[in-house]
Amino acid sequence: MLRIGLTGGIGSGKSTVGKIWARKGHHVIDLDALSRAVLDQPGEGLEEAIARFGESYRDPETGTINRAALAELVFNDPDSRADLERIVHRHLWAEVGRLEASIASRAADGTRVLVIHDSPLLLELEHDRHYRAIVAVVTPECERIDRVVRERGKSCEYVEGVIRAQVSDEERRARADVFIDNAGAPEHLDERADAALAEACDIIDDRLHALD
Ligand SMILES: CC(C)(COP(=O)(O)OP(=O)(O)OC[C@H]1O[C@@H](n2cnc3c(N)ncnc32)[C@H](O)[C@@H]1O)[C@@H](O)C(=O)NCCC(=O)NCCS
Ligand SMILES: Nc1ncnc2c1ncn2[C@@H]1O[C@H](COP(=O)(O)OP(=O)(O)OP(=O)(O)O)[C@@H](O)[C@H]1O
Repeated sequence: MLRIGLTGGIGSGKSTVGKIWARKGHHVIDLDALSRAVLDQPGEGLEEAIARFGESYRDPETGTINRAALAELVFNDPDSRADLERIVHRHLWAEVGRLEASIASRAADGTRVLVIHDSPLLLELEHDRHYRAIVAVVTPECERIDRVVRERGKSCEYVEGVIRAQVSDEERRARADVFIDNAGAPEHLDERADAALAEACDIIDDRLHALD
């Protein structure tokens, strides 16, 4: 199985790129979506989070996590964030393993299976070495803030808190292999996403040949 990592900061447009690739038939695993599922449905992960942070973080209507309250805490307190990541990521990676096994079992013998992880924290978690190539979506911070405030109804402070918990675009540029510049309107994003994926596949081929 060959893994490509797709990363980028909050509001950069990485899930939009992931969806473009998925629509074209590529296997894309959305780690943000899987993380949300851990706390948005009854189960072990939810109960572990409530045990760590307290019943006051349970939404009385849904019985699941109060995301806004937990966001307020963890994006202002690195120790709480590290604890939450420890809880959520254990369940998340177990699910990623199940999905990859299912993809591998459906592939024809001897074919090369390409799996893309849409992984917001790939660089923060220092997972670089698990990927044959890394694609980063980069968009100026002010545009990212504007998108999330406008389209998700979040406050500027919320977005800035998340940005502080993530690596800078400068670091993304230093550590990723391929870049998709998503500033401005999303014109021709499909074509640019295709070109970036082709470039990542070429890099993988070169790296595999170098091992021969
Ligand atoms: C704190 C939580 C409850 C806040 O939920 P909320 O609905 O407000 O945000 P959502 O999950 O949609 O994420 C918003 C943005 O924050 C980013 N983000 C989420 N968790 C983190 C984190 N631990 N560090 C840095 N950025 C993060 C996401 O990639 C996204 O860009 C939630 O983000 C969470 O459970 N985070 C821990 C799990 C995690 O690490 N997820 C990232 C995917 S691996
Ligand atoms: N070039 C663009 N111009 C304007 N809006 C865009 C552009 N690209 C994506 N968007 C919109 O910006 C928002 C954020 O995009 P998306 O969800 O793909 O980002 P993300 O990097 O996955 O963010 P997060 O990590 O916060 O989930 C979405 O509402 C999306 O439709």
